[in-house]
This record gives sequence, C-alpha cells and structure tokens, in this order.
Amino acid sequence: MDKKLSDAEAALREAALDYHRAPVRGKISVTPTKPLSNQRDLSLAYSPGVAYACLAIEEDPALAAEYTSRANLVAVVTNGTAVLGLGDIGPLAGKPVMEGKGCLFKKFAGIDVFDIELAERDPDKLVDIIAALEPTLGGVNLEDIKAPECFYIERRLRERMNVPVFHDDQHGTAIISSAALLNALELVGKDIASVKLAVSGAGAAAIACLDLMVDLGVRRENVWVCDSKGLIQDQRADVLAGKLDESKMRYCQRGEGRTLADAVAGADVFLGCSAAGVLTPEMVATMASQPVILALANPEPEIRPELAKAVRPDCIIATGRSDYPNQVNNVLCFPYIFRGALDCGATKITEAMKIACVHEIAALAKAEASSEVAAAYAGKELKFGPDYLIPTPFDARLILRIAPAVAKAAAESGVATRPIADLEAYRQSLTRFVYQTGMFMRPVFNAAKARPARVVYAEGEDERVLRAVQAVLDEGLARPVLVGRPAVIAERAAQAGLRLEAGRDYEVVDPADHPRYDEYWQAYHRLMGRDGISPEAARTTVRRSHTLTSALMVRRGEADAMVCGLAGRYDSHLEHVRAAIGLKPGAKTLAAMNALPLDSGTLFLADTFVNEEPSAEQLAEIALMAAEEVRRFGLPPKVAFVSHSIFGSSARGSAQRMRAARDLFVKMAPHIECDGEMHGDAALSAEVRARYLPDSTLTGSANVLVLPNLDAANILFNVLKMTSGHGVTVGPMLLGTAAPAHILTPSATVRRVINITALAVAEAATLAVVRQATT
Ligand SMILES: NC(=O)C1=CN([C@@H]2O[C@H](COP(=O)(O)OP(=O)(O)OC[C@H]3O[C@@H](n4cnc5c(N)ncnc54)[C@H](OP(=O)(O)O)[C@@H]3O)[C@@H](O)[C@H]2O)C=CC1
Ligand SMILES: CC(=O)C(=O)O
Ligand SMILES: [Mg+2]
Repeated sequence: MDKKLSDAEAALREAALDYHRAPVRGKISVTPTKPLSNQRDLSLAYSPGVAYACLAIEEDPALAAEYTSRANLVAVVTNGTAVLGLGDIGPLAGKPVMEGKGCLFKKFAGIDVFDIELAERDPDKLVDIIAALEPTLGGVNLEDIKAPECFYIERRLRERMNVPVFHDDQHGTAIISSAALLNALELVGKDIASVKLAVSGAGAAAIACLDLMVDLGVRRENVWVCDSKGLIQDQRADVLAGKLDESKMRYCQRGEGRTLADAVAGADVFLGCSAAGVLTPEMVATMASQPVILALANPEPEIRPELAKAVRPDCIIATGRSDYPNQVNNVLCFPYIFRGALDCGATKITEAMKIACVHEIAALAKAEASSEVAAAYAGKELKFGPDYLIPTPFDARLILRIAPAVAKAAAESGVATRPIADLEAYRQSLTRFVYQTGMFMRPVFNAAKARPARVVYAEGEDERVLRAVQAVLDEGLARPVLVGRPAVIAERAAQAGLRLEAGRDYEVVDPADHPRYDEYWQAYHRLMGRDGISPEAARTTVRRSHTLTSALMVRRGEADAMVCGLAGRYDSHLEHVRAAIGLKPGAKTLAAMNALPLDSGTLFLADTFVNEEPSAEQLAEIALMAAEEVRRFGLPPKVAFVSHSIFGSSARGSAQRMRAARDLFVKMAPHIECDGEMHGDAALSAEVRARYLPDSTLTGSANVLVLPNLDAANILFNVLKMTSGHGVTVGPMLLGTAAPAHILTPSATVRRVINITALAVAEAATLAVVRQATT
C-alpha cells in the first residue's frame, strides 16, 4: 500500500485489520449442531450409528437433505481473479472477501458457507473441481472470478450440476442494479425503452447487468459500453481482428466515438462496474437531464456522489458503498435468492427467479418503511425518492419477500424438487431469521449518528474510555466530554497512539479546577440538603466524585448523556445518578438490563443490577421499561416472566409474584406480547411452552427475560456471558432515568463503552424529540 492514507482511511484500515484479527482470527468457524457429550451421542453421531444415515442416503440420495446439513450449505468459490475492484490479487488474498460473504449468508439468511479459494486459472479445470464438490453442497456461489472466463465457467457448471450455481458478481449485481434502474427511471419519468446507457466496464458485473436490463426493456442499440481500452465499437483493432469475446461483441456499437467521455455525452444513465474514479465531473456535466448514475465499483466508485452532485444537482446516484444513500450491493440479493432456492430444493436459478427478485426489491423501496427499518435508519428519510431508490441491507423485509417469491418462481419454472405448498406459512417461518442478524447494534448506531449528542465520561482518564472516544469520533456518534486531569488525559491518549486533541476532539472538565464547582456543589446540596448532606459534605463529594460531577452536568443541561462505572462499585455510582438525575416522569423505579447477542437471537435480561427483590409492581414496570428499550434496537419485544414455576405449577411466593407481575404488565401494555410465569426453557421455546399451555399469549421465542430477583438476573447474565454470545454483551443499560445515564462495570471493554455511548446518544435524541414536541 503505497498510497498515503488520510487519517480517516488509516483509522478504518486499523479498525478493519483489528476486526479480522481479534478476538479470534478470521470471521467464520464451523460449529457442531448436535450434542456430543457422552458415549451414546458418540455412537449416534459417529460409528456405528452414522452408518444408518449413510445407508439411507445410498438407497435414496434425496435423504441427504434430511440427514446432513447439505441442503443448507453453500460454497462461496473463487480463484481470486477479480476480487472486488482490487483486481487479480489471487485466491489467498481474496479469502477475507469470501469469509465475509460467508458471514453475510449466515447472518442475513441462516445459510452455512464453506469458503473455497482455488489456486486454479484454467476454466475447464475449475469446472471439474467445482462440479466434483456436488455431493458436499446445496448450492454454489461463484465469486470474484473475472470475465470472460466466468461466463463459460458458470454455464458449464449449470449444465453439469444439479444444485443452484449463481455467479453473484453477475446476477446479484444485475438484480439490484436493475431494481435501482427501474425505480430511478420511474422517479425521473423516463421510458426504459428510450433511455441511452453509457457503461464503464464490460466484465462479469457489467455484462450481466446489461443482459438483465435488456430483458427488462432497455434497447441494445441504446447501450454504449467501454472497457479498459475504450469504447467498444466496430472500428476498434480487436473488433476488426475478431479477437473480442462474444460477451462484449453483443454490445459492440457502430460509430465514431472512442472514449468513455464520448459515450457519456447525452446519456440518461451511467452504469459503472469497472474501476475507481473513471467518471469525471466534466463527463457528468454532459449527461442528459436528470441523469441516473450507478457507480458500482468497490470499494471506491467510478465517481463519488458529492462530485457528481456538484456538477449535476439533478442527478440520482447510487454506489456500492454503505456510507452513502442508495447502496447498490449484491448483499441485498444473494442471501435471500439462495434461501428461497435451497428451501424448495431448486436445481437451478432461472431467469424467472431473478426477475422475481428485481420486482420484489423495486417494490420494497416503494412500500412504507416498517417500524424496524425506520428504527434502524432513524433520522434518515426512508421514503421512496432520489436518496432511497432501493431498500437498505438491514431491511428485515428483504428475506420475507424475496425468498418466497424465489421459491414460487422456482416452482413455476419447474426446478423446485421440494415445492413449497403453503407460501404464507413459509413466509411466517422466515421471521426466525429476521431478528438474529447479530448486527443488532446497527439501529442504535444509526440513530446516534443522525443526532450526535454531548456525552460526558466520568472516567475520562481511563484508557478504555479514550480508545472508545476515538472510535466514537471516527464514527461521528457523539461530542465527548471527559472528566479528569487534562494533562493525564492528553498523555494517556498519546501513549495509546490516539489522534485525540483537547478542544478540537473533546472537552475536558477538571474536577480539581472547575470554574463552575461552586454552582455544582450548591446544586447538589439543594438536592440532598434534607437527606443528611451538609454544605461541607456536598463540597467534598462533588470534588471527589467524577460520577456526581457528570450527573450534575447532565442535570444542568451541560451534557446530554453520561457514561460511568469503569471503576468502583455499581451502587455508589447509582446513588449519585439517582440523586442528581433522578427518575423520568411517571417512573417509580430504576432498573438495569443487559443484552447478549446469541446465535439464536439477542436476549435481554432484567434487572441485573438495581432491585434486590422487586415487587410484582416493580417487575411489571421493569418489564415495560425493558420492552421500550428493546424497540430501540428495531426488535419487537417479547417478554417472559421467568421463574422456577410454570403457569401455576408452584404456589411459592416468588412464583406468585411473577404471575402477578405478568397480569399487571398485560394491563399496562396490552399491545406487547408477554406471558409467565414460566421456566427459562419455555420462554425460549414455543414447543416446550405448548406442553404446559397450548394457548400461551407469547409466540415464538421471548427476547426479554424478566427475572424474579437481582441474584437470578445477575448470575444468569454472567453465566451466559461466559458460555455463549462470543463474550460480546451490551450494557448494563440503566432504565428509568430522567436523562440518559449508564453505569458500566469495571470489566467493561472498549467495545462496550462504544456501544453504550451509541445507546446513550440514541436515547438523548429521542428525549430531544419528545421535549421539542411538548414545548
Ligand atoms: N456493487 C456491487 O454489488 C458490485 C460491484 N462490483 C464491482 O464492479 C467492478 C468489476 O467487477 P467484475 O465485473 O466482477 O470484474 P471483471 O474483472 O470481470 O471486470 C472488470 C471490467 O472493468 C473493466 N475496467 C477495468 N479498468 C477500467 C477502466 N479504467 N475503465 C473502463 N473499464 C475498466 C475491465 O476492462 P477489460 O475487459 O478491458 O479488462 C473489465 O471489463 C469491481 O469494482 C467490483 O467491485 C462487482 C460486483 C458487485
Ligand atoms: C460486492 C461484490 O461482490 C464485489 O464488489 O465484487
Ligand atoms: Mg464480488
């Protein structure tokens, strides 16, 4: 990497390398799905029991879908010849991309992936190798294999293999960009049959996009394509010599033009699947009115949106990047087209299945944003328009709409070996994937970024806080205020190699030399004078407690939110927060909740830190606060009051308390799904629950567990943290305060500080909106 990186690029590079390296190397692993803990399990999983599964499959190969994980297993295969827009960097260097696709398949659609990087360039040999993998696989996703070989390889594999073969760079890109094109043309009121397209790139992605766009109505004679040698036209030497690949010849034009600039002049649409920066602002200036620009090269597009908009404010532009509106990226398609194809046992992916995806994606952008999507992209205008041409990758409805449409089209195309009879029931069953994306902090981050707030950190000298503050600034999440000694903060930041500069990046409040110290202790004394705190005690406490200083700042409106608790006892922080910030209007109690992102979905546990033996009334209130907080993550809360008892099986006091809490909660929040009291397993499994009570008022798996007391909640949280969830947790989140205030624990990691900051800022944004509405 010779290029000098900007600070932001250097920070991204460092964060990305760290992400790939730690806490474990790489991004995916293979996990057994069956228990293997005793001799009997061993005899079932392996010899002798396994032989029965083998023999059954020998007799009926279709049973491989029953007795193995094949039907849910896709190979992401590359030879590394066209990795993103990085080019021919080889199969080993391409591995992070393939692992990444594996993560996306799993997170977005529950599909298992083997990433397979092959050191083979010969197309026929590649075909032989991949075809020989058929017994292993439910499908093949070809990735980053360059044109023109990719066309031949895919065609041969489709002929030879009886499982779906899909070159994502071709068809995934074609599907999304066609959906974006249809919607953009609708917005500018142009007819697809008469628009002129200028295209940069004539490789896998570009040619497939064009083929699909032509199927959708673009006229071939209106398409002008450039590759790395310029405009493809009949006077070019390679054309005259008959050396141009057939895939390019399909788009060869007759005419005088030579360059991309010639092609772009007067074009209604630019499609780029080529290389960074090839479309200049000067070229954009020559395009027709209201030009549509799909600049899809990754990671750097053919032109950045701000450059295009500077010369043509009337343009509609999409890129492959997530940091601009209109991300045209094949991730909107490949997890879901495979989900639908695998679930109906499709042997191929047909044109009808692809077209079904195009129409579902285009239609989804025009459907009203669901509450989950609105939460995920809080602060952004998600109404169909120039900046919202296609759905966002975190739109939970993608799987719900695309997979059934694909399965239906597969059946109609005659390629479904297990056609799905009840598509509505199938659609319902897909909701299980929606809320387990594992990216569950995303809505909170988006809400925070939309309205960054001032966050005061009580432990401003702590290196974890400083590292978190750097990330918070890089992400544009908050304006940090650090409580601590300015010199110590500056020195520790420098030692940690951070780019923080006092004044520019953060504000410091030095408790030993604070101009508003008198106002602070007097404010504290006014609050606590009748609770045994003398003026002298108020002076000393404010001087000593950074948490109290932070809480007073929030109370006085000098900060919007606070984070503390990285050192010292939870309860002493809580005491200061309670005194200075207090309860929000209508609240009677504070409570703490922790979130654990598990493979099966995110689980929220309450009350993990505050109320030792909550009453039924308190438990109901805790449940309500917890449910409201869960919505912030874009998740519909499902509350279970858990106990040693299930639906009246025990008459002990704690069981009765949980039952009463459930009844109170139903009255307080009839719109929120809940039930109880119930065992922990019943909370997570409708099947277990149904054994006791078939008409439970809870469906599926609960995501909010309200526990009977502090011990139970805290112990369960810590055990789960250590045994699952990859050690990642969010919280404790303090619920019920008049302004956002969160008390972490001494074991908090940098990531936890960042996450809680995002949450505090998102909460502050909501509070600001509520205040605005009520004043
Ligand atoms: N946003 C998205 O979802 C996706 C984006 N892409 C992006 O599209 C790009 C191409 O990928 P892919 O089709 O798989 O790769 P290929 O290697 O198959 O094709 C690359 C094409 O770009 C052309 N090209 C390279 N440099 C230039 C240039 N300076 N001017 C004009 N054309 C040029 C090549 O020309 P020649 O034929 O003469 O070599 C070739 O036709 C990459 O940047 C990739 O990241 C790809 C898939 C999905
Ligand atoms: C997104 C993708 O597949 C690519 O850029 O190659
Ligand atoms: Mg790719």
